[in-house]
Parts: sequence; C-alpha cells; structure tokens
Amino acid sequence: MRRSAAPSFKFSGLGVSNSKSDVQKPKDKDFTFPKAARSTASILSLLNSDGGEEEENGTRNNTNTTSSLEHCRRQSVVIDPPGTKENKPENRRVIDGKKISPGAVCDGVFAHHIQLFNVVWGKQSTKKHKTWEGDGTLEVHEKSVVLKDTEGKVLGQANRKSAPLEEGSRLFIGSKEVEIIDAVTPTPGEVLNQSSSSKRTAETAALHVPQSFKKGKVAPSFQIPVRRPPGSGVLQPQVPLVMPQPPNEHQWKFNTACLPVTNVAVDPFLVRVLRPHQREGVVFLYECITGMRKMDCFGAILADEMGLGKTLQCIALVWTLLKKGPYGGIPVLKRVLVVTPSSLVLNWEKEFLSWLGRERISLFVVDQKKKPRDYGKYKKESVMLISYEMFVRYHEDINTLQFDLLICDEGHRLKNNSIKVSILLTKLRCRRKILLTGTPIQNDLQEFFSLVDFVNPGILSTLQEFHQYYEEPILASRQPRASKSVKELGEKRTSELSSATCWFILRRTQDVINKFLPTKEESVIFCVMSSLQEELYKTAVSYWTNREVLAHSDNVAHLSVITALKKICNHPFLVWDKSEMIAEYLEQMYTNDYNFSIEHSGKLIVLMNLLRYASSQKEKVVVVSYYTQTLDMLASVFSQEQFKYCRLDGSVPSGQRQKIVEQFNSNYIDYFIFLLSARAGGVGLNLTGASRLVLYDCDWNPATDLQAMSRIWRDGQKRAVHIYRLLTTGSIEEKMFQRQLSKTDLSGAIVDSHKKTSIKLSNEELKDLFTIHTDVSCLTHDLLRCDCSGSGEAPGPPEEYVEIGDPCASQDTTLLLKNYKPDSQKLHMNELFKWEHHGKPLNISVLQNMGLSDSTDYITYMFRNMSVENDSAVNKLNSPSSL
Ligand SMILES: Nc1ncnc2c1ncn2[C@@H]1O[C@H](COP(=O)(O)OP(=O)(O)OP(=O)(O)O)[C@@H](O)[C@H]1O
Ligand SMILES: [Mg+2]
Repeated sequence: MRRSAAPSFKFSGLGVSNSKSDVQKPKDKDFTFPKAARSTASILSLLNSDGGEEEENGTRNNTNTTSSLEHCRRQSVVIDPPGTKENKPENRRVIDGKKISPGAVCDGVFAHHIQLFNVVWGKQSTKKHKTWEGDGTLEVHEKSVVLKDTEGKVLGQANRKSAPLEEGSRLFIGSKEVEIIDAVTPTPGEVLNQSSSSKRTAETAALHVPQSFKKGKVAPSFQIPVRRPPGSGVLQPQVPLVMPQPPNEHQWKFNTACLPVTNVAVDPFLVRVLRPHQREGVVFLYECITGMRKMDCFGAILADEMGLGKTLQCIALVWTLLKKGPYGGIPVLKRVLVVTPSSLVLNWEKEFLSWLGRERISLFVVDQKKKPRDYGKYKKESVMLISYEMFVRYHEDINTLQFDLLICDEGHRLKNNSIKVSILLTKLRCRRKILLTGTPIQNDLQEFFSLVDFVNPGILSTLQEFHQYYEEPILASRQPRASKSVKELGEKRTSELSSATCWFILRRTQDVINKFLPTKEESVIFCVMSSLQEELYKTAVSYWTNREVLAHSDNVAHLSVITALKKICNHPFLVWDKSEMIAEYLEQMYTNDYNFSIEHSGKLIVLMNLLRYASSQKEKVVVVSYYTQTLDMLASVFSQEQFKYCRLDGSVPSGQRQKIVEQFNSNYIDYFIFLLSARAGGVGLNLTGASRLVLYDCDWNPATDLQAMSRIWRDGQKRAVHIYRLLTTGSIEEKMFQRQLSKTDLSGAIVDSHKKTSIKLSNEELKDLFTIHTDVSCLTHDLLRCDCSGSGEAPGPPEEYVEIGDPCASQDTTLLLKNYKPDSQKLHMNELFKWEHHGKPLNISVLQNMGLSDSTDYITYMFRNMSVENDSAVNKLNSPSSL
C-alpha cells in the first residue's frame, strides 16, 4: 500500500504498545485524541465551542441574508413591451369581465391599471404579531380597491389613494386590516423572474395606510415570508385544487343537518407550490380521513418514498380542513395532533411556518416549557406538535383533550403494536389518523397488520384471525416445496389482503420528483485493507474459531466478533477498548505508545481524500456512521484537520437538533461536515446543504441505510449529488452489503449485541461471514459471476441473474401497496448489472469526476450509477435559493 503523507493520530492516554513492524510511525503531524472527546459532555462542549464561533457567523449571516434579499428586490423585472406576442389584443385574456394583457401581469399590473395581490386579512388591531383570519385577494382598480376572500366573495371596498403598495404593506378596508403577501400572476405556467415578485411597488393605490407602514416599509410582523413556489420563477400552473364532492351515501350519513354542500378548495398560495403527486396525495388524504372512501374508516397510510414531501401534503390538508368542510363550509378540523420522532418536531414547525407563514398559523410545540396540560389556554393554536417520547410522558393530559386528526410521522415505529407508544396512541380518542412512512414496509405481515390496524382498527379483524386467514396461507405458499393448491390459496389471500387495504395506502416512488431534482451519482467504493487491519481481522477470527464457541453456540461471542470485525474495518483504533470481549486477545498486537494514523484504515484514507477535494470545491458533506465510537474518532480527525463539523447523535437534545440542521444547511455558516449517527438521525432530516454523502459503515437492514442515504437528494437540493458507500474489500462489510442486495431480510436475524437477540445463523453461515478474502479486488463482483472487463461499462442484465439468499422470499409485502412499483431505491443484485463496473486500472477521469483521484491506490473496485440526466434548466429553475 502506498504511504501517503496522511497524518497520524495518537491515542496517548492508554499506554497501548506496538509490537508490529509494519505499523507506521507518525510522519508529519501527530493527531492526539483527547480522551475527553469520547464522552458525551465533551462532544457537547465541542459542539458548543463551535457554536460559539457560529454566533459570530450567524450575525454575519443575518446581514448577508438581508443584503441578498435586498439585492433580489433590486433586480429589475422583465416585462414584455407592448406589442410583443403576449400583449397583442388577440392574446389577452378576460378576467373579471376585463381584458387582461398577460405581459403586463409580470409586474402585478393588469391591463387597464388593475393590480391584483394575494393578501391576508383580519380584524383591525394594533397588535404587532396579529393573527389573520383568512386569505384573499386585493383588486386595485383605477379609483377603488376591493378585498375578496378566496371564494371571490367581496369583503370590503374602499377608495384608492396614491401610496405605493408592495409586499408587506398593510392597509385598512372598512373594518378589515389587510396585509399584502405578493402580486398575483394569473397566467398558468407563465415564467416570471422570482425576484420581480418582491419588487412590485406600483405607482397606485392610496388607501388608509398606517403611518408606520407607509413608503413601502415592510411590516414588522412579516418576519417569515410565505414561501414562493418551488423554483426561481416557474410558477406552477394554478389549476385550482378542489376536493371531490361527497357521494350521496356520505351526505346521507354525515350531513344530517342538511347543510348546503360546499366546495373544499386548497388555498391558491398552497396550490402554487404543490407538485403534481402532492396534489394527488392531498386529495387521497382528504377522501380517506373524511370517510369518503369507506364510510366507517377514517385512516390513511401515506407511504411515499423518502423526500417526496409527505409533510407538505399533510400541511396542505390540515390547513384546508381547519378552514373548510364539505357541509355548510364548517371546518372539518379544529385541533390536530402531530406526533413525530424528537429530531423532527422542530422540522415540522419550520415546515408549517414556512409553507403557511407565521401570520396564518400558530403552533403549540410541546417542549420542556410548554406542557400539553397548558394547551387549553392557547385557543388559537390548532396544531400541537409533540415527540413520541413526550407523548408517552404526557399521554394522560393529552387524553383529556379532543383532537380531530392524529398524524404519526415516521409511523413505522408503530409496527409493533405491543410497545407502549403504540398502545397509548391506539387508546387516544381520535378516529381520523394519518400514518406517514418513507421506509418500505418490510417483509413481515404482522408488522403490516399493526400499521393497518392502527389507522383503521378492526379492518383486518383480530390479529389471531388475520394470522389464520392471511398470514399462514400466504407464508405457506412461499415455501419452496409448496403444492399447487397451497400456492393458489396463498395468491388468493394475498390479493384479498391487497384489495382490503390498498384503498387507504398510497406509495409513490422517487421517479415522480426525478425531473425536479439535480442528478444523483451513487457509488459503492471497495477500499483496501491496511496490513494492520488484516492482521487484527485474522486475530479476531481466530479468537472465534479457537474459543470453541462453535460448540457452545455462544451468541454473545458471535456478536462481539461481528462488532469487532466491523470496527476493525472502520479503524483498528476502535477495537482498542478494554471492555471488548476480544480486547484481551488483541492486546498482544499493541505495544506502548501506539501511533494510530489515518493510514491504518483504507476507508479513512479514501474519506479524508474525498473531504479534502470537497472542501476545495466548497461542497458540504454528510458523513454517516452507525457507531458513536466511530463518530468520536472521525470528529477527532476532522478537528485536527481543521475541518469544521457539526454532529447529530443520540446525545444531542431534540431541542437542539433542528438548529444544528439549519446551521449546517445555511450558506452563511461554514460547517463543512455533518457527522450523522444513522441510528439517531437517519429519519426525516433534510440536509440539502450538502451535495455529498458518505456512508462510512453499513447496517444489516437495507432500509436503515436507505434512510440515511436519502437525506441530501430531495426537494431543495440545487447541486448534483454524490452518494458514496465505503466498504472494506473482502471483509464482513462486503458480506453485509451482499445480504442487503439479496432478498433475504437479515435484519431480524442479526441485530446489535445490546439488543440481546440471538443469532439465527448456522455455524457454517457464520464461518462464511467471518472469512476474510485477501486476494480479491471485489468479492461482490466475483459473486455476480460477471465477466466484464471492469472498464466502466454497465454490463446490462444477464440472461439469468444471480440471486443470493432465499429465492422464495421474493414475494414482497410491498405488493400489497397501492401503485406498487418495485422499490426504486432498493438495490437488488441484478440491478448491479445496470451500474457501471470499474476495476483496476481505474479510469482516472472518472475518479476525478467523483472527487477520488487522490485515492487510486486505495480503491480496489467501484460500482457507479447515475440517475437520469435532467434538463439543467429545470434544475436551475427549481433551486431553492430563490424560494
Ligand atoms: N412542492 C415542493 N416544492 C419545494 N420543496 C418541497 C416541496 N415539497 C417538499 N419540499 C421540500 O422537500 C424536502 C423533503 O420533504 P419532506 O421532509 O416532507 O419529505 P418526506 O417525504 O417526509 O421524506 P422522509 O420520508 O425522508 O421524511 C423538504 O425540505 C421540503 O420542504
Ligand atoms: Mg418526513
């Protein structure tokens, strides 16, 4: 292995000895691992100290934000001159009985001097942070102004005076106070320079404008602007989104007062931002929770793949139904409870406020200070946000409240209906329920039953009956030697189960947003093992073989070997821990003053080279690991390389998590790396500030890896994305990867030792798992039996592809989901044939593109896959920088 100039690091406090000659002495810079850095307190203090510096940056950030906004505002608006194609009389459209020239609309000015603005309105008050009663439009005519609600009903009229009106201006019309949100652009799909929407000062309208808001001064309460449609200017076609009318039987049952049936339409400011699949999702949720799909069922499962904006779909539904309903316009919802993992509570708050605007909604976020029992005091706060943990703690108080809708985010955590949180949530008196999950339902019918029974209790009868009627015949039919009749019965029950449930489960795959996102390059990088890693690895395996554990089937010993092997792959330093069972055995490997260096782990060398490259490109990187100890080690190395990082693991209080995420995503705070614990923070986070993500180690469960890898490629991402999965060649990591690719779901068979679950693998299988392959460049490629030359071509699917594992397990429960498509994210063995195969000698220009050119000597093989190239114009226009 080539020795790079990579610095070494030393764990000086342990008195570890080094007896091996091949171990590198420090070359240039010594890294000293501060022992204290391994404790949670010191990690927090590290974070705090970084945070201290960030305060300063944060201030600068604010200034910059303001100035960049100002800059946007100052940009000129492009309006087609009169006589251009759009302004020709034949191209004018009629709005409210008047001919409108679309070109003129670009500046919020209609032909004939009519302006139209989106506004919020409410009773007159002098409050700084007032609550608005509704949305509407303001028509500014030559001599008058007219305030209308979203249905077009006139709410007030006043004479027009000559004062400028622009975003944020407030004025009084009759008894109503009005605040201007922005100018209306009524032409569907019309391209508008986003910055222009901020600069819509017109030379018109003089109304009674309060002194403090005159001269275009932005009203102080207008702190969070309503989010613009995604994209720097492509306005979504504003085809109204009106919910379906309730069928006759529904009216018969639920409209007992014979109220007029009214239209339930999503407010235009939300319609503008919804993607097509999100429009469909909102209607689906509406039909489910109002009982329109089945009159005695009010639950839904929205199982869209990660990053498709399940949050926004719920927000659009909630906002609509807090305002409206199909019978006499009476709102369907008064109070809504959203339960989420603790790391996402503040993300929900942020999403609510940024999509709706602070002026429209106030939320009750349960935290250390605000307790559910105080909820009654806050009459205006219709939505309560709470973590699962807090829900368990305060369930008694919550039970005394009445909620009309319960939303459970990352709801797959309710897959076991006997855990406390599931039991308590089931007891909550609320029949309308939405369960959100981006992680595919795994191949376990009992879990499926739990989720379904949670949202629509009793629909699959009791667990026992479900077990007998569905589970047993379905599982029996999957057995390799199942008879024809058993197979037929299994298929029949599968399709019965599917039709019993598919109408309230909706899942769309990432394909639906591909065209809105930049390209994604995924790669699996096989990294060399250092000679120290190899030596330790062999020692750990021989410990296992010699201990007669085979005879005793000692689970603890098996698991400790698995853990040790995984740690050795990450870095040999990690197995030096007296508490490790095999430490005693490995101790002979070390002598005093052992100098660990980056060089002792192939993966770490590749990672550091990649980080240096990303840093030179000013790209941020998310680095994910499953081990706190690995995160500690990486943190130490990053500090000493002077890479500025932030970190999110289980020890970070939930109240701080969103702040860390926002700081990282901000352009103005120079965190370069986000160190993420896959277990603590894999779900739900949006880390679009980074364009590269490295999965430093992997899990048995592919769903967990997918969760972590989906954090950066999502709406809001503006750069091309690179996702790297680092594996140590020929090691247990490759085998774990292969297990993930095969259809055998091992997640239930092997879990971490702390969960004390037994291993269900035979000794033969374990032996295979532990065997080290030192003479291969890629075990996985060998297993594919692919005869390609490794020149970077994608070989394409072979006539008969290789499947590792149990071929009978192929009938996935996801088949039960409506709109089933094979999970686009889940990589199966045969799909690797569609990826590029790169063997030695690696193509240098490919490596350069991937930011890996410094790592040629440390990479033995690569698989690479690019998402379909998108229209770069679309990408650019949908970049969030302009939101
Ligand atoms: N229509 C949209 N336009 C622009 N950005 C959007 C849109 N919908 C969602 N987003 C953004 O996309 C990101 C991902 O959305 P969200 O967190 O709701 O995904 P999700 O489906 O809940 O994914 P996960 O399963 O990972 O939790 C968020 O930053 C959100 O603000
Ligand atoms: Mg989510």
